[in-house]
Amino acid sequence: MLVAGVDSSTQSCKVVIRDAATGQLVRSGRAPHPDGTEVDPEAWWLALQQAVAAAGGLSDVAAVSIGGQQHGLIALDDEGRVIRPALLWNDTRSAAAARALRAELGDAELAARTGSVPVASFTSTKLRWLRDAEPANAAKVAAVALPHDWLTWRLRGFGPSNPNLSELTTDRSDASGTGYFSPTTGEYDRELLSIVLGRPAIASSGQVMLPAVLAPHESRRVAVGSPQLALPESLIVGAGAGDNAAAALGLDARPGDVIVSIGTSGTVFAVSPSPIADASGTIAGFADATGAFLPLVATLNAARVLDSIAALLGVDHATLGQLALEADAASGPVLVPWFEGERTPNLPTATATLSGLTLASTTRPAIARAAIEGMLCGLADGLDAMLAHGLSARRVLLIGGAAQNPAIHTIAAQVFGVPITVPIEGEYVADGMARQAAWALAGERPDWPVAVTREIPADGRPEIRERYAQARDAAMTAVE
Ligand SMILES: Nc1ncnc2c1ncn2[C@@H]1O[C@H](COP(=O)(O)OP(=O)(O)O)[C@@H](O)[C@H]1O
Ligand SMILES: O=C(CO)[C@@H](O)[C@H](O)COP(=O)(O)O
Repeated sequence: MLVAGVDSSTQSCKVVIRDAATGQLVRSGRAPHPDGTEVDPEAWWLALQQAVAAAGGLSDVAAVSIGGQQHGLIALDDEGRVIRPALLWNDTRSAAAARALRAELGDAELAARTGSVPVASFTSTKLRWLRDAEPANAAKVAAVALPHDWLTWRLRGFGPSNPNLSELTTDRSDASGTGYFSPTTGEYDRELLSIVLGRPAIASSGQVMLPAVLAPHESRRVAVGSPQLALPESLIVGAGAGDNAAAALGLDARPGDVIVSIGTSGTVFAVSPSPIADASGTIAGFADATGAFLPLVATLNAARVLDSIAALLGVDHATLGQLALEADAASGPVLVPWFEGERTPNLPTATATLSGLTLASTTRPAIARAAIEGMLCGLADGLDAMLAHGLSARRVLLIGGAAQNPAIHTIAAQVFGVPITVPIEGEYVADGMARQAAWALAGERPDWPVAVTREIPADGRPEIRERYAQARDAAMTAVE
């Protein structure tokens, strides 16, 4: 029996087809997404179809689950039509709306009710932005879906031609990133949603349909099957998950494992048996995809920092890494990589700074190393926050597009100061969804092995963190 996992992430859609019993990879495919922080979800639906075709189709697959980038706002009208292009997690236009919601309710109250203090990334702040900036569109909102919810709904054959909004489904991990859901109770906070929208979201007249929250591995069978995809009639479609929770499932992560994902976003997260509600806003207290919790710190600036500096130096990723390893640790300039503003710390209008330039230190190797050190230090600050909340870090598992760069491995061991484990190159978000699909099929969590390609011992260099902290604090002062 074969199962499929999908990762509809920021830059692309990835599909893996695996053996349900062994987890062996059988086929895979991918397709690009448009760039930008505001995207027509139809582009994601098209990319999913293209990635499925590239993976050989789903006609011989028994179950599928779709994971995706978190937080994106897909607003649907009562005919199941998308009202306006989706706002993605990395769109910062709702920063003022986030500040307003925090002022109205207080950070402690928001953290207690939802596990997190909302920032521009969160769906709730995007809905509040919609209320204020596009009231005519806000008035049309009949349902709100996240990217993975909406793609699951489309895969099952729903959409403008079959607009059954009550068939929208989600899971607790992605719901916990909306800002109007409690990861501890597993219930939506509709009172909070009404405050966000500025209209009753519970009265029948103002009913806003929110996706049904399925148990992590609960499944729904295909309704009619989408005309664009040849699907077996008996296809089981799993609940899906937010991408980071899916990755944790894909890695079979357990307490003591800290996962650092270096994709478009940078994330530091761990599986916790108990919830975390951080009123400082540094840690998002999400739910995971197995019934536990997923405390997480996210940065806006991750793999694209390296893309940008590699382009500046006119080199590819491999050469960027080689250059970086030619420079000594903490020997050159310091890059605070807030190119797109920053989410953690919450500085949506910040810009990047490069300091400590001297004639001797302004070399290609030093600039390359500064890019990797700065990007990783932003994530290490997040790890510090997690440890301060009692989480343990026996090891860091590195995943995401940039995780296959050997220089990242070496410098991560110096920056994080804990052993680094590099799983074999793969799509762990999609793998987690394939694992969930197998779980839905068999009724028990599969124990597929996770292969490791490299283990690097801890090699802490505190001077890297110390120099970064000075530059970061100076940059924060300049922004605030
Ligand atoms: N060897 C590498 N070194 C550094 N960055 C890389 C490497 N390979 C891919 N990337 C970068 O990783 C990013 C894609 O990672 P991915 O995890 O697929 O992103 P997302 O899931 O956010 O769409 C791109 O910015 C790409 O340029
Ligand atoms: O906002 C978050 C987590 O809170 C991001 O992790 C998004 O979920 C996007 O993930 P990638 O596309 O970078 O994988």
